[in-house]
Amino acid sequence: MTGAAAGLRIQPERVRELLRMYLVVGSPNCRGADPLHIVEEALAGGVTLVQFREKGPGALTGEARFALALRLQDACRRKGVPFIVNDDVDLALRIGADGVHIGQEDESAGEVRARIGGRRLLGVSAHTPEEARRAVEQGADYLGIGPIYPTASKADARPVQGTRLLSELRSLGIGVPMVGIGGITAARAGDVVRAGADGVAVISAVTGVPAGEVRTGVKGFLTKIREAL
Ligand SMILES: Cc1ncc(COP(=O)(O)OP(=O)(O)O)c(N)n1
Ligand SMILES: Cc1ncsc1CCOP(=O)(O)O
Ligand SMILES: [Mg+2]
Repeated sequence: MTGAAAGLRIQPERVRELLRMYLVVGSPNCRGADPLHIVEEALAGGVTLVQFREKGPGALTGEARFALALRLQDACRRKGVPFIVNDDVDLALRIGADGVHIGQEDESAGEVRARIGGRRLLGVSAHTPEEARRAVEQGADYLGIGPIYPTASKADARPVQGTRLLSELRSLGIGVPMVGIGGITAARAGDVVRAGADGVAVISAVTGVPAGEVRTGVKGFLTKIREAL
């Protein structure tokens, strides 16, 4: 295996718990605030998983991107929260991340699973039952389902689907851990979980509020999620 070693393999039952309150974050989402401070506040509030998604206008590149990934990962390690890299398998391997999240336009799930081995988490975005089944066959540990609601955080997002696909996948007997993403607020989190998600993945509802409100905002999400489980 290339790069730094990952930690112990995360058991499937633990994956559902890790997906409860999943922060997706990059510097372009932090509106001038220090991403490390935002992530530390979100960790203090109780986020269960963090994804480094350094993407979009003004995103860091090269060594600055690498250095930010390491700083955020260190903060997560101090709290025992797994750290996932979006899209970039090389970066994930280089920093010894706990996993990778890919979409349908990225490297295939089977190729990524082969590259990251069995001990790192693999998350795959799916928009249809067929994509969901294929991702699971190719080794996905969890699925990202969305956009559930309108989002301003992804320029090339697919059409909004509401909670329909989550319910459909569960009614088809697809039991893999799933997280909803896209326009999710604390007020909407319960509906997403009741539709079948194990948790919610969020960018702007956490990174787009004043830094002093991040911690209580995350706690508010967790309250709504626990009520809905
Ligand atoms: C948890 C989670 N779910 C879905 C996505 C979206 O991934 P993708 O479709 O590859 O789009 P980008 O995030 O790469 O723009 C995600 N990142 N995380
Ligand atoms: C990465 C991604 N994939 C589908 S929607 C989305 C953006 C989610 O961001 P927000 O929580 O701000 O709507
Ligand atoms: Mg992607």
